[in-house]
Amino acid sequence: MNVAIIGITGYAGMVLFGLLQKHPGIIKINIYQHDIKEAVPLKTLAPQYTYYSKAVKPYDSQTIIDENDAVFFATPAGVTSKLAKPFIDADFPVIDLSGDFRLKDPKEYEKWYHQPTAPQAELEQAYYGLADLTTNPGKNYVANPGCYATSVLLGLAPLMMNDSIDLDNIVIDAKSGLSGAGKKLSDSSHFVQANDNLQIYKPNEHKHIPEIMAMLKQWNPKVDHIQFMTTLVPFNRGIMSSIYVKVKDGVTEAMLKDQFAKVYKDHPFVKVADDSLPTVKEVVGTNECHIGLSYNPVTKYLLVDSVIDNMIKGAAGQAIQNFNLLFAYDADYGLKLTPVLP
Ligand SMILES: NC(=O)C1=CN([C@@H]2O[C@H](COP(=O)(O)OP(=O)(O)OC[C@H]3O[C@@H](n4cnc5c(N)ncnc54)[C@H](OP(=O)(O)O)[C@@H]3O)[C@@H](O)[C@H]2O)C=CC1
Ligand SMILES: CC(=O)N[C@@H](CCC(=O)OP(=O)(O)O)C(=O)O
Repeated sequence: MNVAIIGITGYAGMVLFGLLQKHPGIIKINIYQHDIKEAVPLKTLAPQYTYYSKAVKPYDSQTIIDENDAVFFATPAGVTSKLAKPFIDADFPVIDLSGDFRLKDPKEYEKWYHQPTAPQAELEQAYYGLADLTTNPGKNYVANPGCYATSVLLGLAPLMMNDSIDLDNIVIDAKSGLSGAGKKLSDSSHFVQANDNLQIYKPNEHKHIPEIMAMLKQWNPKVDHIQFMTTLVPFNRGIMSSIYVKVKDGVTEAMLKDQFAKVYKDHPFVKVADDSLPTVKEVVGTNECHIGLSYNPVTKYLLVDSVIDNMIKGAAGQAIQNFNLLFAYDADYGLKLTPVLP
């Protein structure tokens, strides 16, 4: 199978490229770039590819369709909303790592992303691919979930499905390493500002809130809101979502543990710790989500500690998981990974 990557110079694109090279089902990876007029060696686009002789071709949708079986867009929000149409018209498989097709309602997209949406008819062709817990209804356009959203949704799913918490009291304190912000420099990601520091950003207005809400509502339609905060932490990769929920009367710690165990029984990429809380380091470099639980019998609050590698489980790895699902490859093709330790 031949696959295309758009966005190879970006953080998610380069991780995707690395993982796809080890995917047993892939014969050729073709790379296309949006602002070149003729083919150039990959090494001319970014210094990390100095020793690669591979060629990169100019972006052209018809060429991509002709030369490949699927395309991965590792591009910023606002790109696929403009470029998706020819692929959707041709029912050509797309794995879109951006947020452009995650929300079904165009008004919601414009509210949270502050830019024009893709047309509604195109949005309807897309499927929100939370790869561990959802089943593709047969759509060829996969909207890969956001990184924070992935860690939060996997942490909350068993509780929502079992209606075991007070839905008015879901408080999420999510923390991410800097690679989550992509390669573009900003005031908050500047070394001097980010290093030795903690920065809360986008309080109550993070764009992952609506995609989290949409999925939570599918599991439990009674849920109406979450309290969601994001903090920038000075390490490269990793997300820890500390989720605080008030447990309903009559629900015991043993019942909670059992709910998590049952939901993730057949999901090898999601691991629930028996009696410890996971750290970010143990998942960095892998496609895994590790979850730990800590119940306080005095307050009846449960802490769900959910950690992922934002670049793999939160982006490129989950994109490959979705690709494997779409083409019926083994779940771990391209994803047999071990953490980067120490
Ligand atoms: N980083 C992360 O942890 C996660 C990222 N994502 C999503 O994945 C996508 C990529 O993220 P990330 O790699 O961090 O972003 P980067 O900013 O690091 O990279 C973006 C890439 O998109 C390319 N690009 C920019 N504009 C265009 C355009 N108009 N047409 C085609 N390509 C374009 C850039 O190429 P060039 O510089 O050559 O223009 C670059 O290769 C984003 O939508 C992001 O939100 C999702 C989950 C987690
Ligand atoms: C640390 C950091 O800045 N993280 C990014 C989220 C990365 C991600 O998942 O992005 P998309 O939803 O755009 O795909 C942010 O908060 O916007």
